[in-house]
Amino acid sequence: MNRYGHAFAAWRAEAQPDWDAYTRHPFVEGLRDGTLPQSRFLTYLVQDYLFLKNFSRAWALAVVKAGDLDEMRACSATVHTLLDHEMSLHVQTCARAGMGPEVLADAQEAVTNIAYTRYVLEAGYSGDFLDLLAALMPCVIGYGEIGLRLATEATPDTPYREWIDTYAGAEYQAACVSAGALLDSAIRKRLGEAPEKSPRWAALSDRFATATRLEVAFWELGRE
Ligand SMILES: Cc1ncc(CO)c(N)n1
Repeated sequence: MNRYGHAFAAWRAEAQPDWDAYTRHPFVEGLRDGTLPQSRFLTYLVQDYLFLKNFSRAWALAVVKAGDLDEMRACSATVHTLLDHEMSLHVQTCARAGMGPEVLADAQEAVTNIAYTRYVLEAGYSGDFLDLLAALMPCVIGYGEIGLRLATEATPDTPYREWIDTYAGAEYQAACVSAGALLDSAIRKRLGEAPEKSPRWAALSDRFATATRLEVAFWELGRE
């Protein structure tokens, strides 16, 4: 068990080398010790803004694919957190660096960004609620894990403190805990009490691992 739930803990363990490549990527270490060049950070942030637009759509699709009102509420709360909380970090940080809303609106999506968001959306279009949740989890909870670690390990004068605080903060952490709880309860409702024995388990774990690999590629964006 893990603060983010059973299924997350199991899939994280099954994807361990990829998970470490994601959450301990050199880009993340550059945020931690402040050595990440600002230009690379801003390139990432503009792409991440575009990412979050599509990612919000994927959570909205989860509202559509949900099975009951509790699931619908949990997914729609995440849409709200993404649109009205997390994305303001991007808008404000870019504005301070001289990049106004028009820069964000005109930015071209990088192919890695297209690959990741369309993979997640497609999991929802062609699959069911569980397929979609499995593809969504590495994104939500991975940043929660990174934020918590960097909150204690970052050098005091890293210029990326605000980014770290967003993901280590109470609002984002609560979103991660509720995403993990939503996943566990959705799995229990559909696959029963021993989900790892279900014939679907391996394919769901595989979706989680694929999204994790797409996260690794996303950190490389500034180098495309
Ligand atoms: C690529 C990516 N993954 C996860 C998050 C967390 O929401 C984010 N902002 N961007």
